[in-house]
Amino acid sequence: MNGTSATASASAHVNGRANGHLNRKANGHAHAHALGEGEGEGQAGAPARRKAPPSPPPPHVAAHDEADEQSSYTFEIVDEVANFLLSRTVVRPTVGIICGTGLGSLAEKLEDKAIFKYEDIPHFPVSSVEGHAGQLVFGRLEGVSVVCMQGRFHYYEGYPLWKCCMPVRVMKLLGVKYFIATNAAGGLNERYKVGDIMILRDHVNFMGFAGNNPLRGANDDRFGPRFPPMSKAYDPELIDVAKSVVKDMNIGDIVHEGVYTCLGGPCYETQAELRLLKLLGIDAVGMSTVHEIVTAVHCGLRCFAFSLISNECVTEYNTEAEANHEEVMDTGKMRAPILQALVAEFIKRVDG
Ligand SMILES: O=P(O)(O)O[C@H]1O[C@H](CO)[C@@H](O)[C@H]1O
Ligand SMILES: Nc1nc2[nH]cnc2c(=O)[nH]1
Repeated sequence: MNGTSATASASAHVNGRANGHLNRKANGHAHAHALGEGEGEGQAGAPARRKAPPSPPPPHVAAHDEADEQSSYTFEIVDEVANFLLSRTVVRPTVGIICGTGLGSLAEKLEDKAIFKYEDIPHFPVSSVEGHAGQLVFGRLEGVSVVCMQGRFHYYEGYPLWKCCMPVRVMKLLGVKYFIATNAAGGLNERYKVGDIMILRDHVNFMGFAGNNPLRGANDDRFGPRFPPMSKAYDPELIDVAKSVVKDMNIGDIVHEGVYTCLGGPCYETQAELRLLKLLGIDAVGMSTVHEIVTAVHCGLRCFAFSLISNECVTEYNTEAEANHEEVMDTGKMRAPILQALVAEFIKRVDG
């Protein structure tokens, strides 16, 4: 599956045009205006309300830099991050993986590892969620050069979506061609059991319906087009490869293909919300992945994703069962061996 036209067009986007449309100055103005101090207060005739002093952001949010002042990371900043990493490892990854909650062990099988803690990488956000170690691991798996995010960034942690997805663009500039997103998700489809795996056939971008999209803001053509299509977001060829691995591993009874959605979190859903999602054809629900895929498709990465069904979505009222993060993490540990084998074989067939 090497050297397809999709890959060629991706590199044209990133390497082709040096003069993108990114207007940093305009961005900065828009931001300053939107956050204008005291705006709308103290109008004629109305008593001026005193603003409470802003409370300091939590440390993982405060530890940011000039990128906070912009509506997104510029190409130059992302390039700086990629160059920082490339100058410190000999691994040149062609596959990028984001490990979901409890799925960090996917990185453990890498050989010749180079590990970077997020806090040591310039401009990088940091992980604040249990089950997300917060490090970038480079190495080789089945002879393929890979970079793994052991821990992702979520909207509910306080990060805007463009910040959650910045590492995907870093992967692109590192030379990654295949992007694999993994997540833990609640199983809404009644056929799914805890511990099953769902290959993402498609997603519903509910946050995007409301305009909350990682691509919102000025578009830089060096990453990708202003209006990227999403009709083949989950690469059909990669899905077929995964299905052939599933068949050969003889695990077809626990693997499904379905539709994922991401809600903003951090609440798990009410019964009424889950019933609504079910009516809409959603098979699994989580708090990640969709915006990462949007970003990856935009910059021409070929995408594959799977959910580990970590808990059953409870749509009935007369039960004690409730979603909880412990169960989500435990399911990840329980399924680690199968997922490691699946990912290793998948990578070998895709790029080995
Ligand atoms: O999507 P990942 O990061 O795998 O984790 C899922 O599990 C956590 C909730 O238990 C949320 O972060 C949700 O998004
Ligand atoms: N939104 C949501 N995210 C999850 N992540 C793991 N399980 C769940 C769930 O049931 N709902």
